[in-house]
Formats: sequence, structure tokens, C-alpha cells
Amino acid sequence: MASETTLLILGASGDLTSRLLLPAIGQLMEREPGRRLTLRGAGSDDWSQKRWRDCVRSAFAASDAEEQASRVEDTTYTKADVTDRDALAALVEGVQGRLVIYFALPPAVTIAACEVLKGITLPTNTVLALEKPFGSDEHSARDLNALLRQLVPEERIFRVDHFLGRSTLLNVLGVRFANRLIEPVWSADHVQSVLVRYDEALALENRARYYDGAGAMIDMIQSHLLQVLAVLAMEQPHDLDEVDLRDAMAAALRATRIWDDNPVRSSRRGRYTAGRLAVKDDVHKVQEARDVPSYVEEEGVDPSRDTETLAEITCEVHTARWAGVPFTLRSGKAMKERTAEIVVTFKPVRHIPDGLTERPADGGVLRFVLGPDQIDLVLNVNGGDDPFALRRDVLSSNLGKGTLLAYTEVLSEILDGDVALSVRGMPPSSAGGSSSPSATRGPGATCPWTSTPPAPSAPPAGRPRSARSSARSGAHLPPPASRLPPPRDFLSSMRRDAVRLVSCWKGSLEGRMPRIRPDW
Ligand SMILES: O=P(O)(O)OC[C@H]1O[C@@H](O)[C@H](O)[C@@H](O)[C@@H]1O
Repeated sequence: MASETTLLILGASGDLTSRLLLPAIGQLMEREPGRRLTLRGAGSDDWSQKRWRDCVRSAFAASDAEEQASRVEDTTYTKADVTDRDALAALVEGVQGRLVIYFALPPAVTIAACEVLKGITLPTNTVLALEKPFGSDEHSARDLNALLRQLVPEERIFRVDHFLGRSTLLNVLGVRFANRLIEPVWSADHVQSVLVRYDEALALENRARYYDGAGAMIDMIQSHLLQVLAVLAMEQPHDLDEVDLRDAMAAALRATRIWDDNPVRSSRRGRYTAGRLAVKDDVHKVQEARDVPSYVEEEGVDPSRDTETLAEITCEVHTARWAGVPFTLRSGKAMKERTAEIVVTFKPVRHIPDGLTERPADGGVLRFVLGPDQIDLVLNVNGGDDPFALRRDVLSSNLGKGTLLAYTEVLSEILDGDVALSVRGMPPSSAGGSSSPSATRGPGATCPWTSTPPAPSAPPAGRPRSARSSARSGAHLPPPASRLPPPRDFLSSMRRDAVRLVSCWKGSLEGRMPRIRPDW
């Protein structure tokens, strides 16, 4: 019989839990009735069991999992200060089987809770799942990693980036590597530019407590969009596993620099002002026009922080494959419409025969729409009324919504112990950072960088695997000791660049924050 897993959500009464985690758990349980999962919630709000179960039930129903509602009866909620030792110890005490602790908490509270966990004996094979941001600069990221490694080994730490669970992003892998038409032209020889754009129609949505300290640069670009860049720019991994895939992505990120080495010229930022958002956003179920206050007037915002709600940076990937190709990453909130896409623009052909008219200046374009999933191929074609006149035409394939929510994919991998789609941490390093090789605790704990990790628990028999892992066999085998992660990781260099960018902005653009309207 499949072993039991307990998923303990810290921050269960918060927005992330109800909006993203619970619907994903509902979808997972609907798809995998054989999965044995005990759900426990803990939060600072004084919720009754009924309120928690209603919250779980309605989130499950939203993902068409009403038939699973009976399982909700088993779930419990505890009001707890997760930075209090006794409260935290009581939450993990007596857990049978595997324990997954999901920190759906603000970063500072996550760190405080982890400090407290150091003094608590965790059940064997406890897994930790954390949301971004991982520290506020390179130094604090290293410190956080060192703290986490004192609790569990690296292969049981999941740094969640739900963009890595997005079906369209995963589709990039197939389209890139499985097509003779595409694979040979995926380089600076043929590609003119790459744009990753994630403009949202959503505004702050009452998230000032977190967002005002982060801004678009940290919230979206340094995290999600750099992961997208890594998937687009990486060399072909031998396997889509936790070693090869993450090595390939890390190598691409290590080679990435701000364009022209000039953060100010190669970036823009802005902040939304008051206006009416007249858009529908089917993905986030925003159906009606609504008035949005100026960002600085949103509740909880401190205008002196000068936080941006739109950021755009242009990067260059310094490899033989990509040198000279601008990769632009951009994301904004309260935008006129939701535009979530990857646009790969190809160079024009060197010569077009005389006789073809209306010659377009541009080459083809390959566009991935990031939900609802779609792939467009824009080509120069001729035919129609004038058989020799060229025009642009689009071949589109609507891939639908993607079977799994991004968080379902991510959660399923966490519960299965497959870290391939989780952001890898930095190893202990002697350079710049206070981390030190950690003493890991609990049976099976090993030094993550020098030995083979214990095999994660097998998924329940007869249960469909996640979209990615079901496509492969052997996904749960631990990596051979000879194929260990490299001794450096991208987080250090990219976080350094991101932080440099932000401080450069803050310094040189002080008082010159462009005011943008929602319809910008
Ligand atoms: O469109 P999705 O999948 O909800 O992802 C976008 C969200 O991603 C989150 O990680 C950011 O914190 C949010 O600000 C953003 O809105």
C-alpha cells in the first residue's frame, strides 16, 4: 500500500493557500484517487475547523473535485504562531509517513520558522517547500540555504517556481528539441531577438505586505522570467532530470548578463497610476471592469520605497549559441490587457528572389502563449489574389488550458520527491557568504553535494504520474554520485545582477519614476 504523506501548510489562512495551493491539491486528488494525503493547515488567523474545511471544499470544487469533498473531513486547521517552538513542535509531532512542510508565508516568517525548526526533531524524510524570494540578496540567499541545509539535505528542499510547472513552458522543451525544423535554427545565426513578456491585468490585489518590498523585478523577473530564459537558452540536456536539466539551466543563467553591461540603459521600470481596468482575464477569472487606485494609494504601500510595478530588462546570454541576441524580459501589473508570451523572432532570409513582391522586412516568428496555451508560427507566405505577393500569415495551434494547473504539477513533484522542476540552491561556498557545510539531521541525511541522496518515496501504485514525470521512466532514481550538481549555481550570479539592477535603478532614477497609466 502506498505510504501516507502529510502536507502541512504553514500560512494556511493566507491568499496563496486558497488561491493556488488548495485548487492544486484538489486537482491532484481528483486525478490521483490512489494518493494518500493528509492535509493539515496552520495559520495565525483564528479559524474554526468549519471555516477551514469550507475553504478547502470551495477550492476543491473550483477544480472540479467535488467528489473528493469527503476527504476534506479529515483535514484539520490549527491556529498557531509558527515562530513559536512549542507550537511548531506540536504541529509536526506524531506525523506518520512522510511530512511535507509548505511555507506559504512571508519570507521573514519563513526564516524565523526555519530557525525554530532547528531545535525540533523532524520526522524522517521531511521535505521543505518554500516560495520565493529566497533571501533579499546573494548573502542572505546563501544564509537561507545554509539554514535549510541544517534541517534537511538539498534533495529534500523545494524552492518553488510555479512557472517551471506551466504546461506551455514545458512545451518549449518538446518544440525546441523534437523538431528538425526548429532545433538547428535555435541560435544567434538565425534568431534576431527573444521577448518574454508577462503583462498582467491584475493589480496589487491586497498583497502590499509582500509585493511592496519586492516589486516587479524581484516578484517576476528575477524569479519566473529568468527561469523561462534558462529553458529557452540552455543547451540540450541529456535527460530532463534533476541533474541534467538543472545543470543546463544553471549554465545558461551563469552566462547571462545585463545587455551592454548597462543596467540603466538596458532596463525600464514604471508604476501604475489610477485608472479603470476594462479587461477580462479568463486565466484569473477577472470578468468585470473595475477601478484601480494608483499603486502608491493602494492599502499598505509605502511610497517612499519607490517600488516598481513594471520592469523590463534586456539580457545577453554570453555563449557561442546566443552572443549578440537580445533577450528582453518584461512584466507589469494593471496593464491594459493580459499578455503572457514568449516571442522568438527569426532573422529575415538573406535574399528573396526577384519576382516576389511586398517583401516583408521581418523573418518568421515563433510565439508561445503562456495560458491559455497556444503556439503561433508567423510565416511569410504568398498566394491568394496575387500569387507572387508576400504577406504575413499565422499558423496557430491552440493547446488548450493545459491539463494540470502549474501548482498541481509543482505539488505533484514535491509529493513525489522529484526536485527537477524546483530551483536548485547554492552549495556551501568559501567565497562571499557565511554558509558552511551543514550537519544534516535525521536518518538518511547526507551532504547534498558529495553523496548520493536517498531515493524519494515511490508514488502510489496505479496512480498517474505528473505530466512531466509520467513521460519518462526512472524519474525517481537518485542521480549517480558521479553526476552531482556542479559546485556553483546560478542564483549567486543572477541574484547579484538583479540586485545590482535594482540598486542602480533606485540610485539613478530616484525621484524620476515614470508614471504610467493602466492602458500603457
Ligand atoms: O499568472 P500566474 O500563474 O498567477 O503567475 C503570476 C503571479 O506569479 C506570482 O509568483 C507573483 O507573485 C504574482 O505577482 C503574479 O501575479
